[in-house]
Amino acid sequence: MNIKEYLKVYFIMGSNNCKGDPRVVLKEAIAGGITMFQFREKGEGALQGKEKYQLAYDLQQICKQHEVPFIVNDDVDLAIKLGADGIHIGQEDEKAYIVKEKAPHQLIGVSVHSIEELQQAIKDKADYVGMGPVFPTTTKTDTKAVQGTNLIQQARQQKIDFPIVGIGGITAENAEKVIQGGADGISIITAISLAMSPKQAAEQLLQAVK
Ligand SMILES: Cc1ncc(COP(=O)(O)OP(=O)(O)O)c(N)n1
Ligand SMILES: Cc1ncsc1CCOP(=O)(O)O
Ligand SMILES: [Mg+2]
Repeated sequence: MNIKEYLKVYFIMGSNNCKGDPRVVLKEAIAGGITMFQFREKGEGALQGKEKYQLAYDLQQICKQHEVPFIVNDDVDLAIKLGADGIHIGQEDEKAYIVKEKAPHQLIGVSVHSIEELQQAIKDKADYVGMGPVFPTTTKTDTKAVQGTNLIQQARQQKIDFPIVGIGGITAENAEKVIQGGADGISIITAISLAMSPKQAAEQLLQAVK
């Protein structure tokens, strides 16, 4: 499968994004059709050390069993130690070209908030970019301003045919707008992790982007 296909319904989760066992939530989300998964263990109550490693390992095994790519957020050492399929980094994290040198065979995702940052990510040999927040979100408190689909549209108007995933406040109701704006897929945390049925939520999101 090509990267744009993997980006379709890109689920992100850490232990503090769900009420129950994240392993159960991930299995349900996979049953609902998510196309890629990011382990993002940060914020209040985030696991550290051995506990963080064990959870990452368990979630990676679940992904492997179902052939869903497993991406690690921020923690380049953990991604390399686990042999993850990829690493996602932001503008405040390690530079993309350095991560690419350290992990040449892993997918590199970069968060961007302008056309300049997008062009830099492309130069740095990133494999995809995350753009957002598209809609208001309470899941991440230190985000840049909400931008709607403006930046995604701008990139496409400039004929930049690079894999883009939208992130921030995305639900089954507004997902279609993100795709219509030009994104290849959607990244979601709470619309799946806190859903009564993560399976059903993933199914609805997949339907919305098809
Ligand atoms: C797919 C995707 N897009 C954007 C982000 C945000 O990354 P970043 O800006 O580094 O913020 P944190 O997630 O690290 O808090 C992401 N994680 N995934
Ligand atoms: C990690 C991240 N980066 C930009 S917004 C966001 C949080 C997305 O979470 P949700 O899908 O619950 O709004
Ligand atoms: Mg980051």
